[in-house]
Amino acid sequence: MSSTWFLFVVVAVVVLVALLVTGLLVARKRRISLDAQREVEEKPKGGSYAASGGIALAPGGTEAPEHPVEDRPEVDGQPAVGDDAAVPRDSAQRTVRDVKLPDAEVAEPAPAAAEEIEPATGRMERLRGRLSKSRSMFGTSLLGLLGAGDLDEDSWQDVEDTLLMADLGAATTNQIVERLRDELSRRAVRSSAEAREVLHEVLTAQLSTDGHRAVRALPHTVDGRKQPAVVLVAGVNGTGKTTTTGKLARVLVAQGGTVLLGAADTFRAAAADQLQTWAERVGAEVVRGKEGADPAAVAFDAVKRGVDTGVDAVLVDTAGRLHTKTGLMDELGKVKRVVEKQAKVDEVLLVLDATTGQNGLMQARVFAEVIDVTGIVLTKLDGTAKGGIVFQVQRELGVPVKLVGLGEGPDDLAPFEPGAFVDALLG
Ligand SMILES: Nc1nc2c(ncn2[C@@H]2O[C@H](COP(=O)(O)OP(=O)(O)OP(=O)(O)O)[C@@H](O)[C@H]2O)c(=O)[nH]1
Repeated sequence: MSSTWFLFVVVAVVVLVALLVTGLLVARKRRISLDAQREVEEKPKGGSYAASGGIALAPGGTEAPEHPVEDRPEVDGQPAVGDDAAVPRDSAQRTVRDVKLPDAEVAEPAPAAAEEIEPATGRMERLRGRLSKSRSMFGTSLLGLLGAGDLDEDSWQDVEDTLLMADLGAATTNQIVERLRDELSRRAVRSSAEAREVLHEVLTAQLSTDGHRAVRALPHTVDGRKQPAVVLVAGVNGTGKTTTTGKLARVLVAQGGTVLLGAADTFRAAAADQLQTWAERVGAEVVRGKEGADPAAVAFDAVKRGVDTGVDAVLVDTAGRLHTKTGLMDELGKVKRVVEKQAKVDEVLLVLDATTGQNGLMQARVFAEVIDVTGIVLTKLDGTAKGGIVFQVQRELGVPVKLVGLGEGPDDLAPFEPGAFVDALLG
């Protein structure tokens, strides 16, 4: 009798293990759902950047929250649009009606996608550890200070200096130090594990925002007709606009979407070639202009073509305008106005290079005054020890950081998740 029971228990255990293994394998292979617009705030494991979800996408056609300049902190005494500019900001501007629209070229649609695109879920795993430079600068020293027990004024000064050196900015630093002081004494924190928990909580709360982090890159319906989501990608030269446009196209194609790329960077001929290469890799069509063509015209034609062919999203790569040249910045505003004769712009992604620190922040201010930025992409976070710039950029612009670039590889673009990010910084 007992041997029958033993046999029964063994068989039950074997069946259970087989079910668990099958379940795990199926879960690993599962693709991301396009419908899910989740704000994933899971507690990641292992101290690495463990963004657990895919890149959240939302349909276009929805309004972005407003964040007027006067509501933003830290702008007093800082450069603004028109400073150091060749053309005064109140000079007469051309109207949309003056725009002449030369022909744009439609590149032959690429054949089938030439290469396999990694599913977003799998690639998140690959990006673990790319924030190690920021981690050593930020997490290691902060935890060393806070975990040491009762802090005297000199130690608090060191905490402040560490935050400032990691590019969090004065206002954010003061707020964080104040909250840390309150929480550590209120909870009578004694151990370094407790100190880590408090620090994690305070930093994550500081990064929270009312704005949605989903990228509005899914189609919607206007008057019963399918309308592609229109995404403008803007930023200063070399920040990674073209690369980000290409990476985002891969995410959308990997999730079953159809994409058209607009090469409105007619300033630099190589940029259109670069974009075309990205398009060929995912089998997407490109609309590009003749060299020196009006960027607004190319953007207009790209969106028109996207509407006519019924793609899910049109991603427009714009020229990297120097933010001190008011005339050139006006042109970016014009691109948006001209595009909107065709379809509403759903997302304006401002690409900022995290390695440029305060300079990147100044660029962000100017762009935000010229064009309604709806999301930030912070690139090259893998190449800097100053990941704290995320805090400042978001606080100042009141616009969520939606994506982060963590490498030069085609799939090194990750969704920004505050909890996972802070966890990676703290190690
Ligand atoms: N390490 C790292 N490099 C990146 C990242 N994103 C882009 N880059 C690199 O940055 C360089 C500039 O990228 P581009 O995409 O050409 O920049 P751009 O803003 O389009 O530049 P312009 O066309 O001149 O306006 C390239 O060498 C990219 O590989 C990132 O997240 N990490």
